[in-house]
Amino acid sequence: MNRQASLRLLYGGTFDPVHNGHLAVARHARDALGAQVHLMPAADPPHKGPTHADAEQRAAMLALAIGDEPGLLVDRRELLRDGPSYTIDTLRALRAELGPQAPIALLVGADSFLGLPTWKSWRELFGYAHFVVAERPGNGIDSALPADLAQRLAGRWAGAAAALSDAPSGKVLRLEQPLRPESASDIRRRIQAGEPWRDQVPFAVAAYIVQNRLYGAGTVTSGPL
Ligand SMILES: Nc1ncnc2c1ncn2[C@@H]1O[C@H](COP(=O)(O)OP(=O)(O)OP(=O)(O)O)[C@@H](O)[C@H]1O
Ligand SMILES: O=C(O)c1ccc[n+]([C@@H]2O[C@H](COP(=O)([O-])O)[C@@H](O)[C@H]2O)c1
Repeated sequence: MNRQASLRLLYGGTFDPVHNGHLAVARHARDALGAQVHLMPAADPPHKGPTHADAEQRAAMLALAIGDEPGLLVDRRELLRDGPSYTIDTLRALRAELGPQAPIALLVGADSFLGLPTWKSWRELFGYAHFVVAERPGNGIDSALPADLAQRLAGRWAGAAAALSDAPSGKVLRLEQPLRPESASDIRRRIQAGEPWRDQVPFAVAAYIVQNRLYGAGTVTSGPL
């Protein structure tokens, strides 16, 4: 049996909008772990204010970004419930669905991971899923680990991707992919400022942003369409 194929790998985010950095990380994780990546837009991201595009628009951009690319999927489960999209609630529901033995992993960028102690019931998350942490410019995992997180991580580092399929949860794998500079907030700022931005998102996503006049696109300052 190919045990790695059974790993459920979730990549949650606000995706406001999805950008080429997200896709590069998702592809790298897919290839490194031999698992499908379920990109999961947060309906109401707990640590962000109101989103700029609504949840359906962010999910639509994700679907356009992925197209029919093998190994990448959109998971709409957080759009189906009200209230803040707490990860612990998502994982509890997924664990109930998949059973106690199924390996589950969360893919997060290093900035998200360093903020883990601010997440709801964060210590419990390790009982529900593994973490796969993607390096991100300016967010050194080693240098910036908060003390309570460092303590929680003792004995959890996985040396290889295969370790994630040997247990249902609790390991942390560092994904060493080429660093990607894109950020959604910078893309929104660029659109507002009339600076170049289209090469940072897939073509179909750029077209959707312009057609729907998201983030101020199509206004005088956002540059020619
Ligand atoms: N360039 C990147 N490299 C590595 N991880 C990233 C990158 N961009 C986003 N991520 C990770 O993807 C997840 C979802 O990110 P999100 O949708 O919030 O976009 P973002 O670009 O981080 O947005 P913002 O600019 O508002 O912080 C987070 O875990 C984040 O750390
Ligand atoms: O559960 C929480 O308390 C929590 C706090 C912050 C972020 N998250 C999740 O982390 C993922 C990335 O979040 P963000 O804000 O960087 O887009 C997304 O799936 C969020 O729902 C979850």
